[in-house]
Amino acid sequence: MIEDGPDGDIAPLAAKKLHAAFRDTTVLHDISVEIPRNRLTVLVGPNGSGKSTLLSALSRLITPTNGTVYLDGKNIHTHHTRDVARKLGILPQTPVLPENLSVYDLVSRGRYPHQGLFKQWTKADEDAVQHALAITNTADFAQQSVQNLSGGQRQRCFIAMALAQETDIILLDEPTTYLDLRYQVDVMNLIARLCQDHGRTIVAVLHDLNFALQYADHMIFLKDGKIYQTIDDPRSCSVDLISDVFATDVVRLIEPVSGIPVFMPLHSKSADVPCPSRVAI
Ligand SMILES: Nc1ncnc2c1ncn2[C@@H]1O[C@H](COP(=O)(O)OP(=O)(O)OP(=O)(O)O)[C@@H](O)[C@H]1O
Repeated sequence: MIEDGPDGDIAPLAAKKLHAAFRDTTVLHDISVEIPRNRLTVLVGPNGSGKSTLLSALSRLITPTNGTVYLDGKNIHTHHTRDVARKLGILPQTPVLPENLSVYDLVSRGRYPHQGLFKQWTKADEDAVQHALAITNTADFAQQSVQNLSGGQRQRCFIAMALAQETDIILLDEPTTYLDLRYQVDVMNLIARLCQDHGRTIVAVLHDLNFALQYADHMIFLKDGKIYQTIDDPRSCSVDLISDVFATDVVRLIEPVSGIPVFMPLHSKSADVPCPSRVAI
């Protein structure tokens, strides 16, 4: 059991001195994090830095070689499987999809952890599915096959399935990958609403740094399997932080409406023009 935080609240999900390995290779080193309740936490870092592995460890999909993950203050490996599934849902990077599955049937799968021995379908199950379809704006195509939908619509259906599970904590691995700008905004607005209006605690891996900065309440930067830095205010994100984490020279601009920084990679097309590094505007 971990101790209460300074305000008496235990983080719904936390890790202490976590190490994880695949065969003999350690890919997470000494990770300690506390995921804040009802907030969007975003994991950011270069390819191979350990973001998906950390998400898997936080959801008990993999067992750490050392250290502990705490769900509601208790070692996650001591919870019953059904108990974990009622508290925490995870949407992996590339969910496997059976052929000809309707949206309704996909979303209904979120109810598995709530069903009894004889898998009776209750009013609570139906209400949860209808609610999830409504929040994600997917009710109109509930009877269509998931395979026939656009990438953005499909992604919203997967989020609906995670919502139907009615867990307080939702872990999302790259929920906006393959989506065009409009669908990325759609999905990010939905995720933000789930935290702000529906009391969910969400941890998402995002590759788009600027989306992450615009939406995150809490950011964890990973590099080489270690936590490089965590920040609560995206405005504090500096050129040095981004340049160091991604090993790329960047320019920092300010988005005028939110005042949140936007980072662009710096490159020179001509070898004769020196490329200024680490520029903040
Ligand atoms: N199943 C696995 N077996 C062996 N090694 C793995 C496995 N999964 C991940 N790794 C290794 O662990 C390291 C971290 O991978 P991980 O997928 O967590 O990184 P990531 O930050 O999510 O990367 P990306 O941004 O490319 O998705 C990488 O070196 C990767 O090769």
